[in-house]
Amino acid sequence: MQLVQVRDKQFEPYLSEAVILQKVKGLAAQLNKDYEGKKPLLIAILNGSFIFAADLFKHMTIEAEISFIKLASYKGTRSSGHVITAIGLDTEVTNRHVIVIEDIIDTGKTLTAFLPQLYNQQPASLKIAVLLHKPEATVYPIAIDYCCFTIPDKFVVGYGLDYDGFGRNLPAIYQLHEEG
Ligand SMILES: O=P(O)(O)OC[C@H]1O[C@H](OP(=O)(O)OP(=O)(O)O)[C@H](O)[C@@H]1O
Ligand SMILES: Nc1nc2[nH]cnc2c(=O)[nH]1
Repeated sequence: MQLVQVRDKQFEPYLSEAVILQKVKGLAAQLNKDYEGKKPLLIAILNGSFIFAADLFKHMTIEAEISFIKLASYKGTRSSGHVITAIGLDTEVTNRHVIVIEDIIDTGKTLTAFLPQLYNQQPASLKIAVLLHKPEATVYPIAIDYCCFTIPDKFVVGYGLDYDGFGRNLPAIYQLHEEG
């Protein structure tokens, strides 16, 4: 097994680039069908979702817009419990068909804090699309409309996801390697 080192930890291969891309293309095809004629607004949550959002959006062929918002809730491998909006939305959400794009739902804390802010702006519809979901770790349940992969409760890096700021540029997804 080819382990990769990110900062002080080792990670093992989990989802290959090809497997991820196949799922992301499948999701794009589904969204093309579900949102035909609706001119959806994708709202991608930075930083982690930037690669997922780019790959997904590239494969959407319908008329659609994308905007980015930055929140922060994690330090290292544990949640710090604070969710802060650092970059606001610059696109009007009211009466739009909104799709929130997240790289991962872990505890669910981030989206639980952020979604009411979007609902307040009265979108025509609001759906959630995530690359990864850890159901065993979720303490704040979120109704997920589109999910590429359900994964175990293990810390992952790559394809936009970081460990302590690094590893986002790994093209595949890796799981924390536990020795023993
Ligand atoms: O469901 P939760 O337990 O709230 O975890 C999910 C959130 O954690 C990660 O963001 P992070 O705060 O690490 O910021 P980043 O996207 O900039 O890496 C990820 O991108 C999600 O937004
Ligand atoms: N990189 C990374 N960020 C997260 N944020 C919440 N869970 C995770 C995870 O497993 N990996």
